[in-house]
Amino acid sequence: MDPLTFVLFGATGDLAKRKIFPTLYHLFLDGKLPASFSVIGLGRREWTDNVLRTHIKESLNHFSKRFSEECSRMDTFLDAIHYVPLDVTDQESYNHLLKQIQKREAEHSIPENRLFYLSVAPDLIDTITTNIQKSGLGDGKGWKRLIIEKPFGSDLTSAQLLNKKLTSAFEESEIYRIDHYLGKSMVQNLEVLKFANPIFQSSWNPENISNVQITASETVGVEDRASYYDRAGAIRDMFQNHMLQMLMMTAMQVPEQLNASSIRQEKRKIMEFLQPLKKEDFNEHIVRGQYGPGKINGTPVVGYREEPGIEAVSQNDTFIAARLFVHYPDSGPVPFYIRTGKRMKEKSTRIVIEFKNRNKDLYKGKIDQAEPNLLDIEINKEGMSLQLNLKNPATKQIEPISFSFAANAKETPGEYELLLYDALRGDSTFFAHWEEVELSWQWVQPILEAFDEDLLPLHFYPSGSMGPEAADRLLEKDGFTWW
Ligand SMILES: NC(=O)C1=CN([C@@H]2O[C@H](COP(=O)(O)OP(=O)(O)OC[C@H]3O[C@@H](n4cnc5c(N)ncnc54)[C@H](OP(=O)(O)O)[C@@H]3O)[C@@H](O)[C@H]2O)C=CC1
Ligand SMILES: O=C1O[C@H](COP(=O)(O)O)[C@@H](O)[C@H](O)[C@H]1O
Repeated sequence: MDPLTFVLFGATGDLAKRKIFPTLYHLFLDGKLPASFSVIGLGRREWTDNVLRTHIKESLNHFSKRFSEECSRMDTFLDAIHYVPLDVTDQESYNHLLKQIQKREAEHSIPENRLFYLSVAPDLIDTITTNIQKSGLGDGKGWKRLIIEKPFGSDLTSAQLLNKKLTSAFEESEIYRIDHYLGKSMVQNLEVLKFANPIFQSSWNPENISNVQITASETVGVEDRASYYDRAGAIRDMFQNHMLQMLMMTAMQVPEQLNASSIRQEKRKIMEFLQPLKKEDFNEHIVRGQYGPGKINGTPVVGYREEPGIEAVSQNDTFIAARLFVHYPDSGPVPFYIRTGKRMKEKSTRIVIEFKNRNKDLYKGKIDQAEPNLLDIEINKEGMSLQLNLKNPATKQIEPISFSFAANAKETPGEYELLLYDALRGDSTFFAHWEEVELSWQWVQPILEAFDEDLLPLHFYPSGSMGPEAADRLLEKDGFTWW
């Protein structure tokens, strides 16, 4: 891996504390950072190198399972980290920053490879990339890369505008848009599952799949993010990005090669195959919901409108379910049912693939009463099961049996570890390409407008349930139920 400088905007913030520093530390411990590297942390606070290093130690203590006071390598890790106070709106400060970066590069013989991680509010992104460009920070002799966090825009127009600004300072190939669901090991494994197993090569296709269901349910409510969440809703917070990314990964067809450009091309095709919704059909395809009071694991919780910072008349969606059709050009459409929401019964992210049963006539009266073949992929629990039918010799009945696999979660690197390691190596496979992002916003945009215009009813669901009953009816009309 190339030696590099990791320039972290927002080093004093929450994400840096909870995810970025623990991730860098784990990569360091695992020998996944280059032999020479320098980390420059930035924020407005008047911190020094030592204040940042103490802060990092505290954050590792809280957020890293691998933290130990005695770790002899901790000092080597911390020695590579420096702090530069900088207000991102002050163009002059970037000249000072450049000098600091160059000083470390010279001291540690690091070529001018610079990775800029923008862990700041989205409205600062444009200012920062413009200033990186103007100050010459991005004009080194090595490579430059930019990592940005979600949200990427709040609708189609704002996303396009943001992208236009970004691409005036960075090439698309230099931009790494984080969608942390693409860092989940089971999401990354979808490609291997589909294309490296002959059993699925012949069955994971429109001819043999009856429907796909993707559920991301959470037990938490709005937490302390009222001002953001009440404007975003489940549709922007989860659906436009994480849910559609999972759909693309599940639905994509075999890529020409196993590289970023081929895989992203196949993902983009899926967004193009997705049947656009017409406003008059929304009720057949979309359910928006909001949690009311209820119980989570036996504990009473308030409804969304009673949450601190939320208006008593808020129409915001804390749940969304959708019925979508992927129209593969050479075969028929495959229905996808997607739902995500807060304050639901359990924390779970699952992709369930239901296979068609072609031998119903042969097993008339027997197999149609049995469960269908299901491939159930547990994203957060890092496991999966395959449900098949077998005859019980005692009862002579056909009964479902299940083969399951569970990964050793302790051994699986976290999402940020997988993603950051890829970005350090220049592998953008599991980052969202602009075309995917734009097509996702394009698909979602009419729904955003329908929500704004109140064209869709808001269904209330009790906290602790699996969402509004209307979401069940989305599938029932096609003869299916949520698994
Ligand atoms: N926190 C999380 O779990 C997640 C966050 N994200 C995204 O990551 C990004 C960062 O989030 P988070 O860490 O929570 O935000 P915080 O508000 O905790 O941190 C913001 C950071 O930005 C810095 N900052 C703000 N204004 C300026 C300025 N004018 N000049 C220089 N630095 C500035 C702050 O430094 P200082 O205060 O020292 O000025 C601070 O380090 C956001 O885009 C968010 O949506 C995405 C997923 C999860
Ligand atoms: O991006 C987000 O994701 C989390 C859920 O992520 P998970 O990895 O715990 O499944 C969600 O709670 C949050 O609202 C959203 O912004």
